[in-house]
Amino acid sequence: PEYTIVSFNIRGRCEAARMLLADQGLEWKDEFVTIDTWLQGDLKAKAVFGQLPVFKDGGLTLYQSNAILRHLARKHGLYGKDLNDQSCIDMMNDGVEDLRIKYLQLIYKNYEEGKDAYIKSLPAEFKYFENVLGQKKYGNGFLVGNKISFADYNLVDLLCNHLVLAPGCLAEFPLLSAYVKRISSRPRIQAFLSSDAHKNRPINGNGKQ
Ligand SMILES: N[C@@H](CCC(=O)N[C@@H](CS(=O)(=O)O)C(=O)NCC(=O)O)C(=O)O
Repeated sequence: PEYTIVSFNIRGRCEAARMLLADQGLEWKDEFVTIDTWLQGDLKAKAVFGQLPVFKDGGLTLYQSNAILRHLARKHGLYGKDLNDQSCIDMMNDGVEDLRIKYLQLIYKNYEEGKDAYIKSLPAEFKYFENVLGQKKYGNGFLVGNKISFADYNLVDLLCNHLVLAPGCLAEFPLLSAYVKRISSRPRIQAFLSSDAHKNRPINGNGKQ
């Protein structure tokens, strides 16, 4: 396949791209790096920002998970219908990234002590996305416009992770829970989410979820 994802063997920051690729019927190769290999240092030394994931598209080598999502969006018509849509989709994805950073901070830096407070803070975070979906004249279909964009895959992946952390966390957000159900039941995404490859990949690198 033309696409290769080089990452740790976790869902992490690449699962949204894998969901996008699966939903679009695109093939890719996963190359998983073990911690031992990583600690040898060669890969890290070559990485533009010293980190994984790496995405390879023919001769192009791309780092930064959100740049990878935007690259795939440009190539596969997942960036809205015009410039205004693109900018709104960027805005939404930045909002998703803000929440992902908070989630990762909890997971990797403050899980035991911070879990309860983090779960209590979620309604205020989710309210923003619920409001966005409420403004859709297309009947709360997608974050922007009436077709899926890379920001939708990113948000759905992140919300799925939150449903593991706090199973009832979307209960008071009807639009958001309907949105997650609707997108995760798209046939190819449903197949991807029920695949052993996905199910056997831990969400995060430290076994916390
Ligand atoms: N902003 C980067 C962050 C990448 C990042 O945090 N990479 C981690 C791995 S993961 O947590 O994203 O799976 C890493 O390489 N850590 C190892 C290191 O920094 O040496 C992105 O979005 O890709």
